[in-house]
This record gives sequence, structure tokens and C-alpha cells, in this order.
Amino acid sequence: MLGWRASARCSIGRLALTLVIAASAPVAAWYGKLLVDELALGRSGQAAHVVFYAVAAAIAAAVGLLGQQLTTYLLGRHNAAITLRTESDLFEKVCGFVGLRYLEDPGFQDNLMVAESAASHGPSSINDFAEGSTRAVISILSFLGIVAVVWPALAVVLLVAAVPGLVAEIMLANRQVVASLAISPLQRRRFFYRMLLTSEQAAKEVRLFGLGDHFRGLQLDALRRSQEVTLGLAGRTTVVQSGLSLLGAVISGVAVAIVALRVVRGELTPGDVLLFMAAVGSVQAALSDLVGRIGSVVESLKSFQRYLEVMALPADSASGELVAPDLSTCVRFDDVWFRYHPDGPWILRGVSFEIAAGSSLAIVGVNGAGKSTLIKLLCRFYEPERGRILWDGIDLQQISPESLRLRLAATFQDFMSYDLPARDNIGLGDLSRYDDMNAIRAAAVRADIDNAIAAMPRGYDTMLSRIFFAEDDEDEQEAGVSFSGGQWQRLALARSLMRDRASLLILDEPSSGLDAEAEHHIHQTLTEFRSGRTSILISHRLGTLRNADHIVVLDGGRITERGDHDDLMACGGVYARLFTLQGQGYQPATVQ
Ligand SMILES: Nc1ncnc2c1ncn2[C@@H]1O[C@H](COP(=O)(O)OP(=O)(O)OP(=O)(O)O)[C@@H](O)[C@H]1O
Repeated sequence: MLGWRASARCSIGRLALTLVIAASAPVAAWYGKLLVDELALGRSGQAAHVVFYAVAAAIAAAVGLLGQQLTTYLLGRHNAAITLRTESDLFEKVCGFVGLRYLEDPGFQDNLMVAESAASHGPSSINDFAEGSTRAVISILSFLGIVAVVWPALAVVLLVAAVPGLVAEIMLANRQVVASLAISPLQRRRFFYRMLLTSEQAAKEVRLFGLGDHFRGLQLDALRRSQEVTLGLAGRTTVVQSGLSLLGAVISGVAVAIVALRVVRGELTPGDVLLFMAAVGSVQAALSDLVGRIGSVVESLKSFQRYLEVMALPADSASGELVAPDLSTCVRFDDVWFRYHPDGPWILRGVSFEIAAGSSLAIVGVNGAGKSTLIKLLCRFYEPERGRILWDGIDLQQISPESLRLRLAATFQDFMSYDLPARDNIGLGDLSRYDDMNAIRAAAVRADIDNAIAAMPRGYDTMLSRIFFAEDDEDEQEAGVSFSGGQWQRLALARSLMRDRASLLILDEPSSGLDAEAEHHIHQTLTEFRSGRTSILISHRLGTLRNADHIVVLDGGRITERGDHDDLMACGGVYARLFTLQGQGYQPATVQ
């Protein structure tokens, strides 16, 4: 079905070629037999017949060979179309998940890895099997048919000669499946260690802690263990197949001798011997081809099953139908309870608060208090277990996530650094203005990164990567430039600020990596940018939050304090304590 959906023309073409190729060998063999018989008769005026049979046999053989070539080409095209289709479907499915639940599940990640490889190899291997087995079956049946016409008992001999090979190949195919299943986790481990040894991300720690030999040892161990399995199987295969070849040769030899004896006795013609010999070779080859394919197809089917499982996964949460309006009243958290796992601890316990449109809200709390979790719920990466989040009075679950996210401009603590040119790193924030250099530059200015980008060798076109070359400049491939941590953070900020028409600006620790001067400057720009817009700000640097219209303090999953800076300082709670503590850090030390 997949093959048909990917390309109906290729499917029809392959089917037609399969039938032609399968028929060509017996037809060639039949004309070969007629030719030999004609020669054996030695009658006058036979030249025309002989030439006709010879040409017909040659044409049939040539059609088979030509068909093989065309099949190879068509197979490549068809497999490419299938891979394109399955991979596109798989990633459409993955991108279609509203939230992060599936992506955070190791079981899902495991399945996805197998599904991904199955998407590129599975259907083509299944397709190859279908085609190869059709060809083999047609070839076997037609040879049996022809041989049966000559001498029915010969067809039985032909089948018997193929039985030992069939049985042994089936046993080997089973072992092959077991071996593949044993090798697959070892391979995944091996690639994991390889990634640790070669990735730029891990390189610092691997060197600093001297982990290279340790991980290399583990990588080689995984490789050695998978090789042991493969070599064990290869040894067994060699023994079995050598035995089989011998057995096949003995049976064929005996059968040919019997047929030859009957020719001597005048019961069969010399052409029959030729036909029988062609049939023995072809049937044995077709059977072993058929069984050989079974092993690989069983393996492909097993991994393709994972692909189908991923494709059949239910939606992770309901996707609402309503379009999120521009925020005109407020965003309201209404008694929201949340935990990451059904049996895990509650992260939010009955959180309620409101952000009026046009106002700014700051969220304060110690590490692990649940601040980022609140934001993730607002972005619909997860759903509250109890309670509701309302956008202008509409429950978020009734709003389509895409339309909601178009209304948000957010920078996360764990922002992305894309190995792409600087302009793309910013332009990705608003795909509708991806190429709009004015908008990109304006966002960069707001995030105070414009000067740093302009100073780079190719300005906004500079590739920000140490692992890729600039794509558009193959003649003089230029290695990329990498930014510092704080510069990447400003770039991430610029990306969100591309969405200058968003209803709600969310900044989760937007300046944690910035130096004091840059932080001061950015906060000034952001304060201007935020004025009149609705915004949520999270930061451990409480000085940057004091101008927020409202501040809520999250503690143990509950809101324990709320008000503006002066209110909270006056009430002398957690906020006042943290604020004073940070303030003390900036006071000159008292000289004793
Ligand atoms: N994806 C997740 N799966 C399971 N638990 C999680 C996940 N993300 C966060 N948590 C847990 O939820 C709790 C709150 O995390 P959250 O990131 O919301 O805290 P935070 O207040 O933003 O902390 P910080 O100030 O350190 O950024 C933590 O105990 C954390 O371990």
C-alpha cells in the first residue's frame, strides 16, 4: 500500500517487469529444448526452425536481462519515493504532537529511533521481498509446469532436490532474526559512545575528566560483542550452505543421470535434458533467493511494526478548534494542579492568578519551585491535571495550539542555538518574516546583538557553527564562527523579539548569561518594549523584576505571596528575604 501511495506508476512498472522477467527464463529454456530436439532429429530443411528457436531463446533471455536492468533502476526510484513518503509521514506525526510528553518518554524515543530507520529501509525491503518472491514463485511454478509437461515425475524430482536447501535456509533465516535483535541494542550503545567521543558538546568534559579511553573502551566493547554475534552466525551459515551446495549438487547429478538414461532408452529427448538442467538450476536459485529474503523481511517487518506503532499513537492532547484572539482582557490560571507523571509529586498545587492585558507579571521562586512549569503549561506543552488556564476567558484546551503560539513570544531558559547563519537564527522567530532584513535587524538591536553580528566576517550571513560550512558558498567554504554563551542568549532573545506583534511576551531568565552592563542595557530596552504589552518575566536577579506591575512568589507549588515590589517588601516574606540577600551581595564588605 505504501509503495502504491508513494508512486503508483513505479508500482505498476515494477509489477509488469516482475512478470516479464519471471516468464523470460522458462520461455528461453523451452525454446532451448526445442532447438536441441530439432538438432537431434537431424532432418532436412530444419535450418529455418533452428534459427527461429535460437533467435526466440535469445530474445527471451535478452528480455529477461533487460528487464533486470530496468527493474534495478525502477527499484531505486521507487525506494526513494517510498522513503520520502514514510519519512515525511513519520515526522509529520512527531511534529503533530501538541506537547512534550511523548518526546520525554524514553520508550517513545527508543521506538522512534527504530521507526526512523525502518521508515527509510523497511518499506523498500518489504517491497523487494514482495517482488522477489513473486518472481521466484512464478519462476518455480512455470519451470515445474514445463518439466511436468515433459515428464510429470521429473517435476517431483525437481521439488525433492530443492527441499534440503529450503529447510536449511529457513533455519538460517530464523537465526538471522535472533541475531539482528541481539545486535540492535549493542549498535545503539555503540553509536551513543561514538557521539560522546566526537560531538562538540561533549568534547570539553570528555577531555577535562579524561573520559576518552573510558568511552572508547565501552564503544569497542559494544562493537566486539555485536561482531561476535555476526561472526558466529556467519560461521554457521558457511557450514550449512557448504553442506547444502554439496547435497544440491549430488541430488541434481543423480537426477540428471536418471534423465540422461531415459534419453538413451529413447523415452526422452536430448532437449529434455537441457530443459531439466536449466530447471534444476533455476528452481534451486529461486527457492534459495525466496528463503534468503524471508530472513531480512522478517527483520524489516519487526522494525516496521515500530514505525506503524508510532504512526498509530493517539494524539497527546486535544487540539482545540478556536482561534486565539488578540489578548484584550486577561490570562487567568484557575486552580491549576499539575505533575509530570501520574504517580509523581505535584509540581503545581492549586495555582490561581491573573495577568491583565497590557500589564507585566514577574514570577519569583527558588530553584525547582515550578516557575518554568507554569510557562510550559501556558504554551500548552503539557495540560493541567486539574483546573483551567483561560485566555480572554476561553479555556486553552478549546484553542488551537498553533493559533495560541502565534500570539506568544517566548525565550526559554534552555533556549536553542541553531547551527545556521545569524540572520536565520533570528528570522526563525517569525517564519512569515523570515527574509525581512529590516525586522531581523530591529530585533537584533532590541536584544543588543546587532553590533556583534555586524562585526562578523559576513555580517548577518555569517554561519554560526563550528560543525557546518556556509551552505551557499561551496567554492570558498567558510567554517562558521561560534558565539559566546551570552551572545547566543541575546540571539535567542532577538528571535522572540521578532514577534513584535505577539499578545504575550514571556521571558524565562532572559539575561542569566549576560554581563552586568549588557543586562542593564537589555532590561532597559525590554522595559520599553514591554510597555503596553502583556508580559511574564522570570528571573533570579530580583532587581530586574522590581518594576513589574505584579509579582507572585511560588513556593512548594503554591503561590505564597503576591503584590508589587513595595507590597512584598513590606510583608517581609520570601521575596523580601531573597531581595535583601541579593542586595547584601552588592554591599561593600564591612572592614573589621
Ligand atoms: N520534564 C520534566 N519531567 C519531570 N519533572 C520535571 C520536568 N521538568 C521539571 N521537572 C521537575 O519539576 C519541578 C519544577 O521545575 P521547574 O523547571 O518548573 O522549576 P523552576 O522554578 O523553573 O526552577 P529553576 O529556578 O531552577 O529554573 C522540578 O522539581 C523539576 O525536577
